[in-house]
Amino acid sequence: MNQDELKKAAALAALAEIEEGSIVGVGTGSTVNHFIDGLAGMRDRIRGAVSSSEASSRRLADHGIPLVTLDDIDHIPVYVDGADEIDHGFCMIKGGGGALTREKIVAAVARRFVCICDASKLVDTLGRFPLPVEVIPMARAQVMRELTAFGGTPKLREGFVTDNGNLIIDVHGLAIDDPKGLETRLNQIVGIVTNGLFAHRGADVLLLARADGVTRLARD
Ligand SMILES: O=C[C@H](O)[C@H](O)[C@H](O)COP(=O)(O)O
Repeated sequence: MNQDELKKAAALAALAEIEEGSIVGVGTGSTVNHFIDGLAGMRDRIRGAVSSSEASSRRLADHGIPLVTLDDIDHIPVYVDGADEIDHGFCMIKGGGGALTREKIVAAVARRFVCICDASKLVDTLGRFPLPVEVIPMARAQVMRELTAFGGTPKLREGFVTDNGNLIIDVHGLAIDDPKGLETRLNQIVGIVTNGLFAHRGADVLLLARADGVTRLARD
């Protein structure tokens, strides 16, 4: 099985996590695209979806799945999303596709976060994947200076603008031995909208695809 087939296997396994008649939280990315395509098959058994990006909204709409906004609801039972890295405590790096802010917002109202990944995403220590941060454009230079003080090398994602009209800076070379602490400290930097550490709100369930099948792991 190639990596995309593994992503699809994890994504389709997540369909079993969806409650009949519910509103589904939907993440962003190539793994989630498989989930959306699978969700189309149970379109008549859900009330709709809350989307975390313009790209996912378009794909959901193409499948005729009704879009619901957070103005209309106060929680969702399940949020399904991929990750760029996930550790054994279910903390994640996300934002490789630049959708981290809306993903964090939708995840915050979910009772359960179901992470769908191929096995290459599971790591002992987060940080080999550059940590994305979403930044207000006018704060770019000062945020880059502050990020350097954290020991990483910040690089602007050239030519990329988020769905919110902001920039992404990818921080390379961070050894993240305290994901919750780093998430908190990065949140203190003025000009950063969101950082890609999902540690305080990590995953609750991990559906991990390997060549011999999908394993369901739940956080204690
Ligand atoms: O901004 C993008 C998201 O955080 C994605 O969930 C993450 O980048 C994983 O994407 P993929 O499923 O394409 O590997």
